[in-house]
Amino acid sequence: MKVTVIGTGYVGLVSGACFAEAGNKVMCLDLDAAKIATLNAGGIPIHEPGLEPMVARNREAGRLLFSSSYDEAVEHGDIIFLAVGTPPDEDGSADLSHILSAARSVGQRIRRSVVVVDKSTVPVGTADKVREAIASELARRGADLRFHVVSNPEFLKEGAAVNDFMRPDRIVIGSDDAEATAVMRQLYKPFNRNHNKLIEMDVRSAELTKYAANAMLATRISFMNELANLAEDLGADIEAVRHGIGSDPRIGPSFLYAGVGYGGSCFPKDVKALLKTAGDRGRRLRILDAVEQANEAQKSVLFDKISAHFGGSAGLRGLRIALWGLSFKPNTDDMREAPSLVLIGQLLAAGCSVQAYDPVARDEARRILQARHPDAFGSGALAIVASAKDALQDVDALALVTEWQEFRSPDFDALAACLRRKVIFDGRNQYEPAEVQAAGLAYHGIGRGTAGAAK
Ligand SMILES: NC(=O)c1ccc[n+]([C@@H]2O[C@H](COP(=O)([O-])OP(=O)(O)OC[C@H]3O[C@@H](n4cnc5c(N)ncnc54)[C@H](O)[C@@H]3O)[C@@H](O)[C@H]2O)c1
Ligand SMILES: O=c1ccn([C@@H]2O[C@H](COP(=O)(O)OP(=O)(O)O[C@H]3O[C@H](CO)[C@@H](O)[C@H](O)[C@H]3O)[C@@H](O)[C@H]2O)c(=O)[nH]1
Repeated sequence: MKVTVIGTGYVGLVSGACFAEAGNKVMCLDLDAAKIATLNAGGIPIHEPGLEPMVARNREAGRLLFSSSYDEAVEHGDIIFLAVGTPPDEDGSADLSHILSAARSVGQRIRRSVVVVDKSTVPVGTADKVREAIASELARRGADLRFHVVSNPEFLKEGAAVNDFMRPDRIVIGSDDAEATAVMRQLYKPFNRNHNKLIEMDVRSAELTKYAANAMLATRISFMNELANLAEDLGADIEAVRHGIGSDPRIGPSFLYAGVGYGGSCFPKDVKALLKTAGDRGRRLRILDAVEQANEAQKSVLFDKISAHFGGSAGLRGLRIALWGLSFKPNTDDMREAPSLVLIGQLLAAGCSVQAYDPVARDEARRILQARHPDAFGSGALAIVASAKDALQDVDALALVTEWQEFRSPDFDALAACLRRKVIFDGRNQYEPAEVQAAGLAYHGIGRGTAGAAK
């Protein structure tokens, strides 16, 4: 089939590559000419495991094309995916300007019947707006063409995006037209070989399903983070509690990991957008309100532990802290809403200096942090270094923020020799408190009340 994907961010690029891998002829379009130039030159603008060889393979086979010309891209596809960003507006609502602009660009150019697919995460009712945008451009041109707008939300996770797309848990198709549904079924056949992963529903339900999924997952995380904080007060270990409840199939083991709060380009913005959607209808989502508040508070928990350990603001001034992990989660260079940014801001404001390392997000982190803390870079209060070991040179303590594989099993004796003040703050509960303590280091995790009791 001939597929056009508009927007080559995480979702657009992964979708385009995977559709090409399945044998379709795909053209990906982006307004960002530099991104398209990188892709056409064989580069890849994001870090996503497995994506680079897949893009190269399909580009070389002529199945995956990149363009910054709307004329070319709209002419190409019988199915046109809209996968542009829907960032939060100032009031928390999803900013639809990119998707509606893309829809107008399609409406200005289509010359035959097409299926337009909302792949971006968009509030309920957006498919109607996309339909109107296209229809009004057609009317302006005096063109009488049939087209359908389908909602096909994406559930991939960064860092595991290729696998999530190629072997999805489910494929949600929201459509009000049988013909358009049949086209989508055909397109997704190769991704749905052995099991029936297709879930067909009406457009509005599909749009809401995407927000419901992210809101549910964010709720689990905030719930566990709040329980973790309570576990500390009670001398209990949240890791044991997680095992204890996760084995109940009604609860399940996933997304129960306490930490420094959820970040990324999706949960924070989608929780806000759903709250705004409800608020616009005069409805309060009390649980989701609390989920968001708990997450905001959780981003400060590691700083509070560091501060408490060193006896408050006077004790913090002049300390040098090693920070491991900058991206919002492992296996991505995405820094959007990364909890590391909050911790770094707090440490600098308290008069600490920070020496940070991340396996892949260093350039992106430097770009963001240089804009936020230009003086700190200039004065040497903030440095982004080239290795985990370099981060440990001449520091007082270590804070682990993102659980990259390479931080999994450090040599604690070597760490004890490096860290002047002999303490680790583990924001992702990666380490066994007893093992850390056996090396002569103090240990602070999230919700490890028994570790505190043992000290
Ligand atoms: N990142 C994820 O893991 C993920 C997963 C599922 C769903 N989503 C949703 O998918 C959508 C895209 O997310 P993303 O992270 O890929 O976004 P992104 O910000 O990484 O990329 C969006 C791309 O769209 C391009 N763009 C913007 N306006 C355009 C226009 N009018 N025409 C052509 N290109 C345009 C931008 O230049 C950019 O390259 C969002 O709605 C997001 O919520 C994201
Ligand atoms: O038990 C957990 C699981 C995750 N997180 C944090 O939650 C955030 C989001 O993680 P994850 O969901 O793995 O990453 P995303 O790539 O943001 O993916 C989410 O957001 C996407 C965009 O909507 C959806 O498509 C995915 O299904 C959904 O998992 C990260 O900061 C994680 O550290 C925790 O704190 N504890």
